[in-house]
Amino acid sequence: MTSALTPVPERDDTPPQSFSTSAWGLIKPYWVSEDWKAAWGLLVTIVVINLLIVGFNVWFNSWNAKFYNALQTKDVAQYSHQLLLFSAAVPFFIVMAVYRTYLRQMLEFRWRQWLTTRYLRAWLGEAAFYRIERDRLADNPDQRISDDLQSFASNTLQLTLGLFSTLVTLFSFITILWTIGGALTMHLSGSAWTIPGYMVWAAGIYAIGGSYIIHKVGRSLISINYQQQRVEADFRFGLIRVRENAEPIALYDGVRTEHAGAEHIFGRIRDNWWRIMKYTRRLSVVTTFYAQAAIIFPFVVAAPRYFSGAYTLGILMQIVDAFGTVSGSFSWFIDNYGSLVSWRATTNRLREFTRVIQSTHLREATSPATEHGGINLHYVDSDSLTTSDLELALPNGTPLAAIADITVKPGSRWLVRGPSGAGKSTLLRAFAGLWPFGDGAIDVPVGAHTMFVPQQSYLPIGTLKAALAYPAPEETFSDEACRDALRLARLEGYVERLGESTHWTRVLSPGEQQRLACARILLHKPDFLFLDEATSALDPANEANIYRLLTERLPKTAIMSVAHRESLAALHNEVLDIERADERAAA
Ligand SMILES: Nc1ncnc2c1ncn2[C@@H]1O[C@H](COP(=O)(O)OP(=O)(O)OP(=O)(O)O)[C@@H](O)[C@H]1O
Repeated sequence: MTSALTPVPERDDTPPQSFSTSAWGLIKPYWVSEDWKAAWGLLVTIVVINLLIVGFNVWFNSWNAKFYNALQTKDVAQYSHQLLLFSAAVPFFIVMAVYRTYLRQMLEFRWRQWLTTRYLRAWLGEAAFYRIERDRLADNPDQRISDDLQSFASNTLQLTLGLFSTLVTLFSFITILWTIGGALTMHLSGSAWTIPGYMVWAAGIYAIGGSYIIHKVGRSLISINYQQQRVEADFRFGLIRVRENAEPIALYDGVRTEHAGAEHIFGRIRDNWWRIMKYTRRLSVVTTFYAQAAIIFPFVVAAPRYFSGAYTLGILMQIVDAFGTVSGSFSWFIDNYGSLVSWRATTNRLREFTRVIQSTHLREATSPATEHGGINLHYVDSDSLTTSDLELALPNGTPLAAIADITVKPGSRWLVRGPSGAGKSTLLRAFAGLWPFGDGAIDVPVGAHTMFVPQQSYLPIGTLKAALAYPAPEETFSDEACRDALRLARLEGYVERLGESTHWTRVLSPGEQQRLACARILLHKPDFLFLDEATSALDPANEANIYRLLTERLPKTAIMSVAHRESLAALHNEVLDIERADERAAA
């Protein structure tokens, strides 16, 4: 047997493109999308507001000089004038600051919304979500779509806009500090040394030196914080699993094991938390010292010139303000260290996910017929479903089972038999176009309505009518038709509860869920019905009733049942036996 379809690739976590190329690949599409006008419009407005705020800060800096000089010279008229100016400028500043955040949040959400729509389409479209789980191509797609997209849009904007503002601020205030700070002349061993713009150098050395020490002391916290997020997530997931599996755990009396497991994971939370506390204490010593020293440091550096009479009090206050702004700007990198690290991690996760949803393998596997071999599903103008030379294989190419050529005619009833693990469910997946691994062809009548019913049907959380109508919207069927279907499936007790909304998988017994699936079939009236152990939870009388109903009510529907019970043979008129390829070879 040849399996021409490329086997599922091993998971490869090393991205093929450089980080900056693929990060740009994630950023760019939105800015050239159909939303580009709104996106660029908002971005330009935010940039303009940022520039106005920097302008305000520059004005405020020179205001400092005038205000403190007025105080020093006890000039009441000038003092009142400056107060008036300040009061007039403040509302303008408030409006700018409020709208900077408001518009950034608006842009962030638009970007996130655009990304989410795109990723949802790629993930849910053509059943890619199923292939990703089946072949374990990416972990937690839900987290990537809900959390990562949000933090990607938000962090990219905040970091870029923050860096832009910081650079403009730095440039403006370096100029001020350089000009008003002037040069410092020192006399050392008989010769004079002049340092031009010495306050700028002092601010740079102070901020860069401080940032370096903070980075050295605090960098371990980044990985410890990540570890904390992971253990917290494990703990939460463990508790959710207990909640979801409450009944089996209680029946197995597994509560002690679960309790011990939860305590164990919580122990990891506790151990990591102690490490967080230890490192935070160490970091707090340095950051508090840095912040306290920053209050006094510019006064100390400016003191020689102030006492020599080069500065007035106003100029000194202006220098102190400019010094704080320049050293603050120099610390941008260290202040945003955590955000930068988390942005990088998010971007890595997203580019890996993007690579998976764009991979050729996924597209080949999601298209009904491939050009490259594998199982070809064709839609043909016929009323019967046929297979020819069909061979099933595992995703890694290992042969699973060879299927005899069959023709499933309207109204025929096929029983698929074979030992556990032979490939019976896999055959149904191949009919559904979800299993491309193997060889041969399946011809499906074009436009035929097919329905696949597994052992445990999916019941959405919502009204009973929605669960019954799934996957169609609940308005598709009248209440009367739904009530009839429930009565026929022997679910009379639920006839009056159509509008009741609950978690139906928890309310209905497994047998009732299978009867609900039967009622669903009666409503949908498929042309081809595939039942995979769909009546396994029913007693023989109920099982016979379901088959009788299906035959009477849907006489033209072709039924193919996968089942182990011998009694079912009497309810079918054709048999397909499946044998595992390795067992056949061994025999
Ligand atoms: N996504 C997958 N990746 C790898 N192997 C898989 C995957 N899905 C199924 N298999 C393997 O394919 C084989 C056939 O599985 P299948 O579910 O078709 O068996 P089955 O005949 O329906 O068994 P049972 O009667 O026990 O339900 C099994 O060995 C199973 O482990």
